[in-house]
Parts: sequence; C-alpha cells; structure tokens
Amino acid sequence: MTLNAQPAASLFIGGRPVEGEGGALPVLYPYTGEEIASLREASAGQVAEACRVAARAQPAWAALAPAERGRVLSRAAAIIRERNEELSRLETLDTGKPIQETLVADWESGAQALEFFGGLAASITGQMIPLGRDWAYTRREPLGVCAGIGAWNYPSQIACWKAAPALVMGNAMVFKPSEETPLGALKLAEILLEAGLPAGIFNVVQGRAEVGAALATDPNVDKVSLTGSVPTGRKVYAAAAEGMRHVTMELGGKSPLIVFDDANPEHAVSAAMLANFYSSGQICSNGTRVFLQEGIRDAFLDRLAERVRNVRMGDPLDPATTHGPIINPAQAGKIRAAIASGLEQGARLLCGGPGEGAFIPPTVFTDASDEMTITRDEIFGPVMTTLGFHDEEEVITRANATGFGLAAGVFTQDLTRAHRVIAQLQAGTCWINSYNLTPVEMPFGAVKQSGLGRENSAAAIEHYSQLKSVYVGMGGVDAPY
Ligand SMILES: NC(=O)C1=CN([C@@H]2O[C@H](COP(=O)(O)OP(=O)(O)OC[C@H]3O[C@@H](n4cnc5c(N)ncnc54)[C@H](O)[C@@H]3O)[C@@H](O)[C@H]2O)C=CC1
Repeated sequence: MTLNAQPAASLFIGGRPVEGEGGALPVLYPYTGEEIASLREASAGQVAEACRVAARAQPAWAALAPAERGRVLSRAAAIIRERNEELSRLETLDTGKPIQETLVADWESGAQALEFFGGLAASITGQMIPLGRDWAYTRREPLGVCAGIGAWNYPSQIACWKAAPALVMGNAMVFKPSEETPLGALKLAEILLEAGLPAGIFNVVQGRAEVGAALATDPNVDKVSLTGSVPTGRKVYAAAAEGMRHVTMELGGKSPLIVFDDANPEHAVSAAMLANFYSSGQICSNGTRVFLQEGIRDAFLDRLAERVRNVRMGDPLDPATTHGPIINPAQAGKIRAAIASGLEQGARLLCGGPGEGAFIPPTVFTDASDEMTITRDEIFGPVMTTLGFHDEEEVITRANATGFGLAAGVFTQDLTRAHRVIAQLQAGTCWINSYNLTPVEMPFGAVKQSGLGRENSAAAIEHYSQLKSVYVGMGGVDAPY
C-alpha cells in the first residue's frame, strides 16, 4: 500500500494544474506523520493571476442558461459518486479521519450539494412587481468572483458547499483550502473540468494565512466565504469590508445540547457521542456543553461511560476504526492543554484524558461549572463537558451565556417544551431529538460571533447573488417643468 498522494501540481488555475511558486507546503498523514505529498504555496502573483483568470472567464459562464450550468454540477456529483472510494481514501490521508466516516460523510455530502444546486439552477428566478400602468422586475445576478477559504476538518465538503451555490449562480471561484488539507480541492477542480465546467471558473490556490489574506483583498474578488475560527473570521471580515465585499462566515462554536429528564436516554447518549467524538471532535457545530437535567444525569453518565468503551481508536484506513488521530501535533497540544485546565479548575474525568501521540481518546468531564475554560472556549477536539441543571428557564439562560451562536440541540419527549426552548436559544442551526445532521435541503449557519450568511438550501443562493431592480415605464414621463 502506497501513501503517496502527490497531485499533478499544487495549484489549479485556468483549467490546468500549475506548480506553486511560493514556500514549501508538505502534506502529512496525521496518523503517522509521514509526508504523503509535497506542495508549494501560491506566490502573491499567482493569487492575483488566479483572480484575474476567474474574472475573465466569469461573464461567459454567467451568460449560459442556468439549466446548462446546473447540468455541469449534476455531472460532477455523478463523477464524485463513481469515484467515492478513491476520493474517500484520499480524504482520510489528508485529514486522518476514519475511512468509515469519509466514505459516507465527506465527498458524499459534497455530491449532495452539487446535485441539489444543479437541480435548483433552472428555478432561480426574479420577481415581477405590478405597479398599475408601469411595472418592475428583479433579476438575481451573480456577484462575480467569489473567494472560498476552507478549514481542515471537512476539506472536500467545504469546497463543494461553497462552490455549488457560487457556480450555479454564474460566479467564478478561487478556492484556498486549509494548508493542513490541500488535496481534496484539487480533485474537485479536476472533476468539475471533466464535468464540463469552462476553464477558469473554479481555481485552487494553496497556502497559509498570508495567501488567504491576499485572496480576501484581491481587487478582482467580490465575495469572501470563510470556514474557520472566530479570530480568523474577524480578520477576514474586516479585510473584506474595505472593498465592500460580500461575506459568508462559518466560524467556531461552543454549542449547548440540552437533555431533559423525559428524554429517551439511549438516543440522547448516541447524539451526545456523535456531537463530541465524530471526526475526533473536530466539528464546528459540536454540542460540547451537554446540559443534563438532574433526574436523568446519573443514568446518562453511566450509559455514556459504558458506550465509550465501544469506540475503536486506531488506523484510519481500517474500516473498523471509529476514532482517528487529531489533525496535527499542535492541535493535539491545544486539546491537551484544555484537558489539563479542566482538571486544574476542578472538573472530574468520567473517561478519557490526554492520550498519547496523535490520539486523544473520547473525553468526558463531569462536575464542571459554567465559568471553567473547558465550558467557555472552543476546544475542537473530542472533549465533552457535562453540566447539571434543574429547570427550563435556568438552562436556557446558561445555554445562551456565550458569545458563540452556531448550533444547539434539545432532547425531550415533550413537544411543546421542545419548540418553546428552541425558540429561545440563540443559535443559527438547531436540532430536536437529533444532532449534527446537516442535510443540504436545510439552511446551515450561525448567529452572534459564530458567523453570518447561510450555506446549503435555497437560502445560500441569496449569499452568492445580488438583486437588480428594474422599473419599466409603459407610458410617457410626467415632469413639472
Ligand atoms: N461553521 C462552520 O461551518 C465550521 C467552522 N469551523 C471552524 O474552523 C476552526 C478550525 O479550523 P482551522 O482551519 O483551524 O481555522 P483557521 O481559522 O485557523 O483557518 C481557516 C482558514 O483560514 C485561513 N486563514 C487564516 N488566517 C487568515 C487570514 N488572516 N486571512 C485569510 N485567511 C486566513 C487558513 O489558512 C485556513 O484556510 C474552528 O474554530 C471551527 O469551529 C470548522 C468547520 C466548519
């Protein structure tokens, strides 16, 4: 078995692979630390060139009938599904996530986005506004060149979630994947080209923060869509504002998952585990503050401790593995520091701990308080903080006592309570008796510091287009002079 994942070249500009002229960008397999590809960053000139190429190609793409653009996306979805196995393996090498996950959750989710927006293409219309003799209409027009900047946890899904609505609206895109996981976006560029996308409409540049910053401020860029942390979001939003660029910000979270006494305990435990340990906990919308009502608390924790023993930590390419390594040693170090701070501040470990090397086992804290760092800060690792509560009003106040506002979940059999509580939670994406499911049909996004704009569903179209209003005079023009 070879772990060589070297692409044809590091960048993809104007419909062809192009070697980067910037600094070295080694790609390491998180499981072993072995170098699986050796890339180069884009130089400043190459970032500008990619944006120029995109700007030149965009008008002809926008002039096509929407259904024609949609067909390209649908074809790309079909190609992804045909090659899912090979693409998922590459995703596992890039991210270290278990193959069991990447086979069902990564490229497949990307294919669903391409399929959904491809199908939506022909039904995106404007409005006709009757005004008596005269009338007006609106046209939904592309923005131009959209920059996409991705995080490392779902690299190919993020690339597809941004590309699909952008391209279907007739925009061009220059995408910069995370420097940790640069490989999937290059595959997407090849697949889109094979599906019939004109050269220059989807381009990939590689690099670290500096390359991202150059992209976000390039004069040819009209919109920036970022998936990343809140601190990066602040910088990119501010940089984009200077050029009055549109933005979508999908940022971090510290989301509450509230389990009431009457919840189905088995399902609540399943959801809490998925909401904290899937992808080794490296998911933005994770429900990392698990609020347990006093009556269910002990039973929930007992069952959780039992079921954590079923987690299979190990080789990501082994189909039986359910828990993979952390993306890199630096991130593992941050997670370990968070675990240490929890212990120092008086929380107790139900299970897990710092682990060894690239692996951090599923970790659950009890006896935590709202003030502890583990309860307040995003950890972005497999660390669940459980907190007790007594009544509904109290838990809503505590759940909302955070600057983040990405997601929230409620487990209860009481229908009226479920909807009453959800209505009061400050979060963009919520689940009742479920968690972390993000079907493309449902808008996904945040409130408060966790971001703005929406991905997925028809709502995403609004963030990749602008409205032109046209007043149509049907008679003469009356003037007082
Ligand atoms: N809301 C959402 O949909 C998601 C949010 N995230 C969040 O992402 C974070 C983890 O991902 P990371 O890759 O560590 O995030 P990060 O913020 O460090 O990096 C994200 C991307 O921004 C780029 N970047 C960094 N500084 C930049 C700058 N000044 N200008 C332009 N680009 C810049 C990076 O190179 C990378 O491609 C977590 O906070 C997580 O919650 C992750 C996945 C989904």
